[in-house]
Amino acid sequence: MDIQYVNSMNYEKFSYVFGNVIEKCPLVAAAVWSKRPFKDILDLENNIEEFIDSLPQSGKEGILRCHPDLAGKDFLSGSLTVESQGEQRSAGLTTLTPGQVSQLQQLNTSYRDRFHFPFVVCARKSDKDTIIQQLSLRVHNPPEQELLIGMEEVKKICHLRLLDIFDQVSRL
Ligand SMILES: NC(=O)NC1=NC(=O)NC1=O
Repeated sequence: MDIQYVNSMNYEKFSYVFGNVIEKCPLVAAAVWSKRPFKDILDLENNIEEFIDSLPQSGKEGILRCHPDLAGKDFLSGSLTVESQGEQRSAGLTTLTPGQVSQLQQLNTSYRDRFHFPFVVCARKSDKDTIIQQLSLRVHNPPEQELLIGMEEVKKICHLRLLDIFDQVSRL
């Protein structure tokens, strides 16, 4: 996909294509459409990051709250978005032992009870053992640190989802 094609999209098409680069937060793409024309994919990504960085704390917490737990209820019920499903599978979460599933669920519950938003990590850059280890460590961090780390992980997820979109369409 060339960036001229992106810049030619009306906001419905733009939202359709980019609406889930931030999990279940189509507002981000709908808002960033106003910033066109984009010089290139990096410029588009930078505008997305600037938008989410400009949000107040409650907005950032809201973005984290839109993320499904790793191996959580959406994962178990098969109701994850296509992107999340692929990401969680790539981290090996489909091959967790029953003990690991309950360990992850307990840790996710402790994390959520402490921070009032879910543990977020870029699953594609991780694996099930590292995720469990990271969650065990990060659950003890100060809230403000976890908000920062969570938002950085959201940006990593967004980066990979953008690459997928540009790669897919370039093969059309
Ligand atoms: N809580 C999460 O970190 N969720 C996720 N991370 C990903 O990379 N995909 C998800 O669904």
